Amino acid sequence: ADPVSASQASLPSRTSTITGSSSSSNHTSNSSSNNNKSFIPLPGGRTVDDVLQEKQQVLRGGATTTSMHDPLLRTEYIADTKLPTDRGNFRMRAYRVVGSHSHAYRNTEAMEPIVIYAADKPPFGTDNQLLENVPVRVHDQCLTSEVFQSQRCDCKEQLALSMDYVQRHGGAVIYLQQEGRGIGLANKVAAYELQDYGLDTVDANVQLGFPDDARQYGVLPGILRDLHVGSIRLMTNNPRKIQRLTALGIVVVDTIPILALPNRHNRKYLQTKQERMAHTNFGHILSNQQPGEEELPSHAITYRSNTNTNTEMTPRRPPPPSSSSSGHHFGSY
Ligand SMILES: Nc1nc2c(ncn2[C@@H]2O[C@H](COP(=O)(O)OP(=O)(O)OP(=O)(O)O)[C@@H](O)[C@H]2O)c(=O)[nH]1
Repeated sequence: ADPVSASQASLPSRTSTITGSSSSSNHTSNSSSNNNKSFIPLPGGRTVDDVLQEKQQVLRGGATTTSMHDPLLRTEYIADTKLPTDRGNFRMRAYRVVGSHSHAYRNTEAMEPIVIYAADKPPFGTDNQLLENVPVRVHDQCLTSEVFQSQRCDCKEQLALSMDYVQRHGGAVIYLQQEGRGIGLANKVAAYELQDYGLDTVDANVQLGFPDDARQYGVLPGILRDLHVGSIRLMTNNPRKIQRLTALGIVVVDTIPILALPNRHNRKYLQTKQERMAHTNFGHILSNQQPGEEELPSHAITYRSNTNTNTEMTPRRPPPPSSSSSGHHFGSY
């Protein structure tokens, strides 16, 4: 079963009059019940509905689909360059969705996926031999955390953990600019504002007229094909991500749990991921225990240890430029 559907099915039937999404949205907040005026007491005698009314004028865009299958998007290779970072020497490889400049996409930046990989461990197979079991983190943009160092979520920590893992063991971080689980930055800030009033991250999205998770992964098959990667070990705790990638034909042979320590600002957020979005592996960290060997697989990436070498991947040198990925230049540092 699609875990998204499962979590949405259990959502309260409150609805907002807001439709920040397009009319074709099939999000699940379709009840006409509107008697939640006293749902959360807000400062100044306002209600959540009052806040939502204010937002109605300004919310725009964001992906809206909750359909089971993401449309496949064809990407073209654009460039590959060195990326020295505080976390080691990487390379950064840019793609663009073919034709995206002429489409009426609401979020054009989401049309430019990025792959980063350790400069000395390029995760490339060949035409004749695909690279299998490649550790891959599919990471979605979180500007608030990754740029402004917000503590409201665990995004920057997961990005750092996955970069360290890739630096050490090879593989790739595929970075998709679908901010706010695909609803866009300003809408995420609106969702945060509702969370300031007590809603959780799921209800905030839904009250604004968005799905709890609108992310799509249709660019990934083409990118993995370009890398000549045949199968992946996905760094995630999120069953929805596994389901969506698998539905796209991506072979996920294994998952690698990836866990950051909670802080006092993101504990509820992590609990919501666990309880309402079916994210796994959070049990021990939310109960303030150290993760024991018995609780997590030995290859888990945690705040405690990022030194596991449990990977079957055998990095190869990148293939010569092909028609779909011309112009590689692999300089050394
Ligand atoms: N709408 C919304 N998006 C959020 C919120 N907090 C973080 N995000 C976005 O959530 C995305 C990260 O998704 P998560 O659900 O935290 O984690 P995940 O990547 O699905 O799961 P893992 O692979 O296990 O890390 C990023 O795009 C963030 O911008 C929030 O409160 N509301």
